[in-house]
Amino acid sequence: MKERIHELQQLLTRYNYEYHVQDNPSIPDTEYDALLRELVELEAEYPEYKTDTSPTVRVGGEILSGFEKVAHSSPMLSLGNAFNEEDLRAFDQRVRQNAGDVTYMCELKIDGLAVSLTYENGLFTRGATRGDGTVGENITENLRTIHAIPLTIDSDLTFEVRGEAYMPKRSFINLNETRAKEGQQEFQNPRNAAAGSLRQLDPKLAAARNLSVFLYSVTSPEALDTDSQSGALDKLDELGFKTNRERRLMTSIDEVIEYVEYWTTHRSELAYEIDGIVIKVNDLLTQEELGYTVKSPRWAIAYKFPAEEVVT
Ligand SMILES: NC(=O)c1cnc(N)c2cc(Br)sc12
Repeated sequence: MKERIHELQQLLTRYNYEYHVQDNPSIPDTEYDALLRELVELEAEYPEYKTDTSPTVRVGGEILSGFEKVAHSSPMLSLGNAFNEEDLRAFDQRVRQNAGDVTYMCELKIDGLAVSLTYENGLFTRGATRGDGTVGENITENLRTIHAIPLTIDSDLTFEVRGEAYMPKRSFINLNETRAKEGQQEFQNPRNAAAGSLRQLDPKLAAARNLSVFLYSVTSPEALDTDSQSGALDKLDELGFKTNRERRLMTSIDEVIEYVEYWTTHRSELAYEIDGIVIKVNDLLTQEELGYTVKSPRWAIAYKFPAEEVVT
């Protein structure tokens, strides 16, 4: 019986990864649900084999009375903004003046909630909100309910990975339809809905909100043995994290501007909301050389899309 339980735990972890991280399930939902039911029953019968990283324990037990404050290992920074082509060219000028020729990593700016995930010896041990950038709130139990967040990774690494938790557009529409039917206040946008979901003190409520996540940075790139942002993202993929596949390396600001123009008109086709494009110097050593201003990196900028005119 132990073998069957262990086999199911591994199978379901794999299927969960295919469905929630790769968006590419290899079995129908009905089969996944049947296997999950079998594992829940077996773990209830043989609790000694129920590990706290089993795919059945994503929704925690007790309802919290509040969130404890947690200090980040390093500040979660905000980005300087660019609003037009001129701002982007000025950013590029400043970078090239100080660092010479650079390659840029362009990534979609996800309109969600910044989160920090800590893994110790390959186990997900803590999740926190950005807070004021230095101190955030411990929302581990709620983040464990996000299926795109692995509870264990196939490595004994200890490091912190950061990203954006978000609510897909489809989940947002369904949630507001339900709230309207129940006479509850609808959420203004997916970002507020994601924030409201992660602020729930009862993990069961967060679990019902179908949140997802895109991860985009690590606090100790040396732990991942990489010297570039693109390398860090590829390593996160290898470790089983969900990253955004629309990222592109660019060798000129003209290419960056083309990419920004493309997503300005095509972002409505995405399954999630974005509010801009993040442009980063790709080489990590060059990032360190360029350093930081009081509140944000000199090696990155966030291009913000113009506010969409409300279609009345
Ligand atoms: N890919 C990225 O770096 C990224 C994506 N989406 C976001 N909302 C943010 C915010 C910061 Br700060 S970085 C970043």
